[in-house]
Amino acid sequence: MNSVPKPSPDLPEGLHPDTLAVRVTVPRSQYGEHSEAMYVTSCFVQPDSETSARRFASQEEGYTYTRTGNPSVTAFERRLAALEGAESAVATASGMSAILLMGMGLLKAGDHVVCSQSMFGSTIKMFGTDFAKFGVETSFVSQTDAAAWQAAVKPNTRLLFAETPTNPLTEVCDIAALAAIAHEAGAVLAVDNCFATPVLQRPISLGADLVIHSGTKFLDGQGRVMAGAICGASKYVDQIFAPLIRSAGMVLSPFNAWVVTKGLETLSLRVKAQSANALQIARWLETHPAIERVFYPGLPSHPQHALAMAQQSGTGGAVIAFSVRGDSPEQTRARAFHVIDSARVCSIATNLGDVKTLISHPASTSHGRLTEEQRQAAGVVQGLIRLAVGLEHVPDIQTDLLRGLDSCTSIV
Ligand SMILES: N[C@@H](CCOC(=O)CCC(=O)O)C(=O)O
Repeated sequence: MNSVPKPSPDLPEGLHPDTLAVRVTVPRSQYGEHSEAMYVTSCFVQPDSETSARRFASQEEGYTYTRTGNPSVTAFERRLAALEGAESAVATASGMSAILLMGMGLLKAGDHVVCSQSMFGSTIKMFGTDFAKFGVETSFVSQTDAAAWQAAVKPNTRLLFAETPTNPLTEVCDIAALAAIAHEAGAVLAVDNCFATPVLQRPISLGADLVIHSGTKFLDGQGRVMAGAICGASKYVDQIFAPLIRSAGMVLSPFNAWVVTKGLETLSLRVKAQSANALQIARWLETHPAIERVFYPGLPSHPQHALAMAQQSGTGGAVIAFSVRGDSPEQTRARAFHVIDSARVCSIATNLGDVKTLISHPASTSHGRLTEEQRQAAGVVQGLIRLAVGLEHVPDIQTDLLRGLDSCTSIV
């Protein structure tokens, strides 16, 4: 952010991301605390009025007011930027507020956006409805068809936006191919890296300009706080988004920033372990007769398996979607509800990236606000279940799922 110091860490160049995840921070206070301090304060006492005036005018480094910057928030921004290989990051109150900030900063009436038709429901709604109110037009295309992205580009296209893998179907797009399309059109490519995290995938290294995060998911990892961020080049983050959030105000609270900063320290361990659990569970789900289809990039049956393996460090991530068999939307919905409601270990909760396994029904939760037509386009059918795999012992999760799977076909 423009009014806060950019602390230069005493760290050598060339450190591994696992080292950056625990070592990138802000300078210690005068007390020399080892763990990051939590600066729970709304404003900062100034040494004198002249200094205060210079700091408020961004002519001098120094914290003034938490909406314009806070050391706990800076620690999170610096650490996440390091992990994403970005020049800079700006933290926001949630993932959705990161997307809102990006749209406010990049788009104006008359601009055009291309994005996938199969993403988180509120993201589809924001592009299709909320930004449309301000005169921004969005074309929704097939996530996996680069030619469709190319064909949708217009002279006024300013932004290509993709989740990869998508929520909940785990569809994968080719980040490098979309970056080439965006840059040829003079547009920006933003990638929501929520499902993969920088542990598995670094979109900027593949040509993306911006990376969007919901820190509420894997970055926190223990279901405690809401958080979000935009990572990218300083010309976007420091020159556009940081001054804008100073006015717009959807900043991350210092407490939430501190929690998610500490979450980043275990991100690599958690994501790798949860992904390994997910692969085992996905393979096993494919063998169950009540299941119609399993969507998981780590399975050879996934249509973009090869791309996912190349783009996501050889792993499928920790989120699986699967659909139950049935003859009608009503029947498959009832069967999906039965599987979900039979769980006694998995939590019926709409979130992901938690160390506790979460089970949800996307059509009525994360994608519940979409129109039926939008839901169909997103592939979110009534029989679909999302499993965000945690750190439990895998056989316990399998037993939990079997409670409902073995009996769901008796629902007619
Ligand atoms: N992206 C998350 C967030 C889930 O939150 C919701 O679905 C809230 C409902 C809404 O935004 O309208 C996930 O997919 O779990």
